[in-house]
Amino acid sequence: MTSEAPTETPTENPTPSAGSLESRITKPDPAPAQSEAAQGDGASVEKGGNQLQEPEWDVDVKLSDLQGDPNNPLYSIKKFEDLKLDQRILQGIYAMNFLKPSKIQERALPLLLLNPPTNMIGQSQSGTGKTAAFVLNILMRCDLSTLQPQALVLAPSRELARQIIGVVETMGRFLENLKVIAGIPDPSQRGKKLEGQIIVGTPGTITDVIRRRLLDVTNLKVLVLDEADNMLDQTGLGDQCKRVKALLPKTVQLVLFSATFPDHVVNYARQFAPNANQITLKHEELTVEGIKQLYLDCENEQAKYEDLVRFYGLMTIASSIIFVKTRRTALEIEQRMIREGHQVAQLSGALEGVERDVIIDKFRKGEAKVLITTNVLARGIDVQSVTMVINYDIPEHPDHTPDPETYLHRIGRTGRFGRVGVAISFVHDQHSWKVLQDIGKYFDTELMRLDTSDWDAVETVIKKVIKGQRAGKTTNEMQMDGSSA
Ligand SMILES: Nc1ncnc2c1ncn2[C@@H]1O[C@H](COP(=O)(O)OP(=O)(O)OP(=O)(O)O)[C@@H](O)[C@H]1O
Repeated sequence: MTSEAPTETPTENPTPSAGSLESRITKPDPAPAQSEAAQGDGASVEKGGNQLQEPEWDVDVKLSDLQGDPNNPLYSIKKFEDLKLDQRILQGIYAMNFLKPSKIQERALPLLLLNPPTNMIGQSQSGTGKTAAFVLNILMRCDLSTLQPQALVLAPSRELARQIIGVVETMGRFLENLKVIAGIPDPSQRGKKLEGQIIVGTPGTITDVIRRRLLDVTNLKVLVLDEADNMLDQTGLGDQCKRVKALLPKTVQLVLFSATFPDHVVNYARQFAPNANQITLKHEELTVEGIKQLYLDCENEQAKYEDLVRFYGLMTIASSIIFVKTRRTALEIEQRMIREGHQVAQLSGALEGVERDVIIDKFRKGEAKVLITTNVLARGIDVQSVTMVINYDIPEHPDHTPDPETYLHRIGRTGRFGRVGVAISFVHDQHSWKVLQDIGKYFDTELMRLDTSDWDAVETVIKKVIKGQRAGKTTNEMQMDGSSA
């Protein structure tokens, strides 16, 4: 059975053709600090030589500092003990090594736990702990003396649904009789009833099991849409979510969470979850400070392949994700990098569900260091060792306009909960450069340029970026004081 994840580019359009020299020279000059970086000594670095060491990327998080800074999304005044949680759930939280709630957890939980239950639309930056916020609410609301389904969580991909199940099970490990059931495509479960207090699945399968009366919804109390903007916006998915909601008791608490709620989805979200308490971000709060954003300036589309392989020859990175536009590109890059001796894996909607599970589990365990994927994994996936995200293809809508939301979610696969991370976007022609510039403008972020004519300089710049991160400087500050080179 293939993926139901709708976030993936549906057609296998090849990436736009290579840019002409003319298109490249119309780009503005790089900023002075960047030019300096780009000059270097002209020596190229061969694969395997002069590698950065892993510790460069494994920067310890000083969570206590971040959680004590009122401007940080991880900040809270309260402790978990103040949030009126069941003692066994608190034990689960401590077993996960959570010290204090994040801002979204501190703000959302008291509202989510209100009785009578109130709907919620919750927004906070990627990697700030939204999952725990909605999972704690669910755990608090379930009656574990029965196996009747009481909470339903919908996610856009099977990988995210499986990940959420892991969080529920870990957080609820001290709760006796807790049973969490997956509602994702699985031939071995065909025709079986879904019996457990918490069901986590993808909309297609859940619609199917409700229709076949394999999921009894009569006692459902909570419906959560994770990545809600995506779930409501996608043709097909939005309809399925609406249909699922229509089949549930009218009293169900509706909980919508995401890092992004673009304007055109907000009204729809409010209709879907009427009278919801809303926790939203200002536009300027969307980006995560710990993620440094750069771009690699490639000569043309063919050179982009060479540059990617060269880049990985130069750097030793704990774990990284390469995002591409099409399944075909994912496969091509995988084969090529394997030939070059890299430990890579590739995951797209073209693969069967079980194959996908094996691949993502391998990546989580660190058995594959590089994951090449499409937008199918752009949202929600939490692998803390991911220190770098590569946008091999810049995210755009089917009409080739910039897709800033997908960009934000993709780069948010690194820099989780206060960790640092680097996001590098590859541009190879006028169009890709313009799309990236527009995304940068949208978030009011200046992206630092890396010049592929000097790989020594690329290495130097990245080392400096990491050093700057340790010193707590922003990319803009590093550019302004010239410390980028
Ligand atoms: N209070 C906490 N203290 C420490 N770590 C936490 C806390 N809450 C969550 N985390 C960890 O932070 C990471 C990110 O959490 P989560 O995946 O829920 O983020 P998110 O906000 O849902 O991100 P995204 O928008 O990308 O889906 C996870 O590894 C989680 O275990």
